[in-house]
Amino acid sequence: MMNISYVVLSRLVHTNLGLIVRHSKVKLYSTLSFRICHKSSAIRNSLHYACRGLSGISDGEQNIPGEDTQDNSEDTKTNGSEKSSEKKDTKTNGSEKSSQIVENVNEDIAKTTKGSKITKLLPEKTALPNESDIGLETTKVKRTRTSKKIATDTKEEEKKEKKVRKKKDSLMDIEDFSGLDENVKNLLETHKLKRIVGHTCVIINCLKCSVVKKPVVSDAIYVNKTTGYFTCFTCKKHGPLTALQENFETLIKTKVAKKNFVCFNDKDTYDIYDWTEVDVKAQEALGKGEQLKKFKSEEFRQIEELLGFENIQKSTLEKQNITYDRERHALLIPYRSPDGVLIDCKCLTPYFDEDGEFNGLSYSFTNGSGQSSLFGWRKEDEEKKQLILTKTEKDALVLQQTTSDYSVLSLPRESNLPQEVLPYLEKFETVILWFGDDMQSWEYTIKFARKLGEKRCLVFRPGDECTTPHEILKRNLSIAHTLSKAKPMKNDHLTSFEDLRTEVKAQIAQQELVSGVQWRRFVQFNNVLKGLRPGELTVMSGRTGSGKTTFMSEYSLDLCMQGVNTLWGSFEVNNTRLAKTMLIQYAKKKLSPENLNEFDYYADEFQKLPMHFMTFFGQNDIKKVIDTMAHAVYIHDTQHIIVDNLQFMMGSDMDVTDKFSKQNLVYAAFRRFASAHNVHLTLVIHPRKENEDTELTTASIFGSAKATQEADNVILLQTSKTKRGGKKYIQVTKNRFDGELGNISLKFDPEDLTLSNAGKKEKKSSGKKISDKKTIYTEFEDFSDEYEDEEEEKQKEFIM
Ligand SMILES: Nc1ncnc2c1ncn2[C@@H]1O[C@H](COP(=O)(O)OP(=O)(O)OP(=O)(O)O)[C@@H](O)[C@H]1O
Repeated sequence: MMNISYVVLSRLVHTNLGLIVRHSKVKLYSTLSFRICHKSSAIRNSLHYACRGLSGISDGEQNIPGEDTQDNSEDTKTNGSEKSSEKKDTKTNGSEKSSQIVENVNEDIAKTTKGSKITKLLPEKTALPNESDIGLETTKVKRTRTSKKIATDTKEEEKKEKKVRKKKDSLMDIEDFSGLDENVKNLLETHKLKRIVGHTCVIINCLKCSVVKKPVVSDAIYVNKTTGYFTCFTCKKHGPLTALQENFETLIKTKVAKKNFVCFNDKDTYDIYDWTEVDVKAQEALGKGEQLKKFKSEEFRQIEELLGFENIQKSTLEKQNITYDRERHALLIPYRSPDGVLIDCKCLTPYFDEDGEFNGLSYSFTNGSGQSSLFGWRKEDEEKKQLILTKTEKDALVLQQTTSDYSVLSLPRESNLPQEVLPYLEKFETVILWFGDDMQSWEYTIKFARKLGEKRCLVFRPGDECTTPHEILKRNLSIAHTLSKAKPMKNDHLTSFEDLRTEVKAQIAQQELVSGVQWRRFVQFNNVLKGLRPGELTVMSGRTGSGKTTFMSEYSLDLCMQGVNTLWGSFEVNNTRLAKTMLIQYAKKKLSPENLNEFDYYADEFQKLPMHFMTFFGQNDIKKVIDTMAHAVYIHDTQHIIVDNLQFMMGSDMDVTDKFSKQNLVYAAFRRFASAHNVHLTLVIHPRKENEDTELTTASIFGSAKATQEADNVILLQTSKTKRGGKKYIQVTKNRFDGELGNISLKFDPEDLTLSNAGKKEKKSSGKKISDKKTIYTEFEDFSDEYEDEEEEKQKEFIM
């Protein structure tokens, strides 16, 4: 085995994955708890099925370069004997064989011309050699030849076939690598690993455990094609690619016998997790509930009603070991690893509106926003090849109760499909995404189908009248009938109005959902921008020091608190300072050394938000930034990205003309990203240097007109001079969604750094409306200037 080069290693160390930090509790296991588990037959079985289930891949058909010598010789022997018997056959049974050859060739012609897979390992998109290359023209002529002639030509044909196979193999080698992350590619190339390319992962052998030549066995490692995140099916360890790469390197260099080598010994360096031990906290949390069998029918009916679980039988919940906490009126739902190890507990409680009416369920996880699995794994589903993925546990339970042909799982949070579970979903040939027929469900459907591999996904489109499984059950409609209406997720670039029709109808019918996620703190934005919509680009500008970051921080926090998966790229302000501002805005109170005891409470709550930060600072390459954003979208299903700010990201080491043209390229890249990934991107850009006394306009934004042309929305943080100082407000100068423009008032509170005024009594409001009908601007007395110095002092005071 060769040693990894420095270049490869440094590239791996700088993997994009490492550039994303999760603002959440990281669970690290002690060295002692890190153990290699035995290959139980259950695991072997599940792996066997996991691997066998890969579409287009079967156990016996791997012909991959880089096999070890022993394996090769075995193969050669087998091939050799097969060939000699083939020749013998040809001699003894010439005509029969000849027609068979012609048939086989014809089959190949049909396959080649249709563009379908030639070998099972050959991915569908593989560029096939042209017909003359593989001798198809010759073979067509052969049809008219006599059997004797064919027998004589067999040798030549075999030679040709061999040549073609060789060519195909080299093509396959290239194509197998297509779409793979560079670092994953390097891993495969460096170690000449045998591999199978699955829907979401590349499956390879572990260099330590591997005793057989094919990776379709119990010691396979699944490496995510996009992120490189790996899962070892033998020891159940999972973590970043860098850890796997380093582990292989150490293993190669070690003088210890392979069987005594301890994998990931320095695991504390990386975020290595395993799913081999029951999580004690989750077990305790689950234990707070009583088993459902203790509840009499009438009592259970009341629970059902309280939580909106009507028509779901007690036995269905019992099978998943769900318990009920009488005190909190909460259902306690165990979250297990795919092998049944308890790793988290979800607490579902009902919430009611002001009139005491049931208004939905709220939830929390014992392990906060740490890694989570899917709900609903069942031992009896091990051999099933069809999966239905639902949004909620309630829907998963309904389908487990009413169907038998499917494995049914649900997402931990409606908007998140954890990458840790993807290897366990490889075995499914078909995945039906049943989230509902509204616009938001469609947004999730698109996102998750991409993640799972669109070709195997069946989906419901908005307006398909599929609603949710629980609704179907309550209305006494047929679940099977609805399931039969799921259609393949198309993956081509053409569509017709017929295909778009239901979507257009749903957009008209569901105006509210199409408008996007609504603000709760900045409610005035709902009147102007209507909401935060996926796939849009917002450009935000304001003068130096006017409060852009402070505003963007609260603006994004507001949405994140409603479950919008958010990613921050702060190129000017460091992440600690930004997180501090955001935490204070979240707590809506000043946090200082005097009340440091409250820090943990707010920090714990804040940590549960789906908020991530990129670790870039200062000038950075746009490609690196875009790659990291793409990784975040894949891993965390990011919906809103904030880049603050463009000038800092691009740096200042270029002249103005260069700057303009580079900036145009950057805009275009961001625009494409927002559309391609269906995320909302907010880009903060400084204005040109202009007279401080005049208000900013769209034309004040630095760069050419491209920025505002590319943007769907343009918002400006304005400061208007008054007798008492400056008044801050947001002016919406472009809104592609419905053209509504207007101003949104802000009021800075130096105590909690908020600008939203949410939930506070206005000190004084003139209620005076600016004449323009489209303007919804209420003047507030502004104290910000008075507070500026004081606030600076306070900021210094606050030490985290
Ligand atoms: N409306 C406001 N009134 C007074 N002070 C404010 C206001 N908004 C923010 N601040 C304070 O002003 C300082 C600068 O704010 P911030 O960093 O958000 O400005 P910025 O526009 O992003 O700056 P830059 O142009 O350097 O990027 C911070 O200390 C912040 O707390």
